[in-house]
Amino acid sequence: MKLQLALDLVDIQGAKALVKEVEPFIDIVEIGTPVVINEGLRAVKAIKDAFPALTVLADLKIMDAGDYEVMKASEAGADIITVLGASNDRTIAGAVSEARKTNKQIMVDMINVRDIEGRAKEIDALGVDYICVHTGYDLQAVGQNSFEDLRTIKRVVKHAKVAIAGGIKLSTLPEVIAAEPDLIIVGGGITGHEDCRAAASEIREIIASR
Ligand SMILES: O=C(CO)[C@H](O)[C@H](O)COP(=O)(O)O
Repeated sequence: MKLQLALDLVDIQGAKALVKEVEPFIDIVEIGTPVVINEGLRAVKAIKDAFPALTVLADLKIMDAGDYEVMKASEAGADIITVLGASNDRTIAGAVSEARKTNKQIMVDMINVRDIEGRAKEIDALGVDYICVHTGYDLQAVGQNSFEDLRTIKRVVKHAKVAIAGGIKLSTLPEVIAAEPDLIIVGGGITGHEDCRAAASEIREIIASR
């Protein structure tokens, strides 16, 4: 079970400083959608250049032109790129095919997909690397989470690794771990802490002792 740190509310300098603190405890660092909107793909390049040993995920949430956008993120140094589950199968297939050329990986974000079970089966058949259930900020704000969706994809996904994101913190970690995802994505649960290093270390320890 791997741990991904999501960086959403920082600039490039802030991202570097945070990663420096928590690097020993994380497997993947995510350059979040707001960071890419603010800083462009050079944020991905800056983090990959500074931390070449870390796997870097570019959270582009691609909705169209999957092949082209994956190519650009790959050129910037991303190891994993996200595509939306709500996008067309052609977009996802194009993203996968482009990623294969340079040994990169595709994560499909199921945010706002209504039929999680049916769509996860279809997406699994497209050969993606990860399928991620995700409750975004707007639905976290009204108390929603993706724990039930995680159990659903664990049941139906046969090939891809499964991941979960959205408001995960120390108090909800045990329920998440019990469902045995391959990857847990934590943003505010680490970056919102006064002591980010301690929070990341504790989360890593709990995951390791599962
Ligand atoms: O993709 C995102 C928002 O769309 C976030 O990166 C993801 O939700 C993880 O962050 P947090 O743990 O703070 O919810």
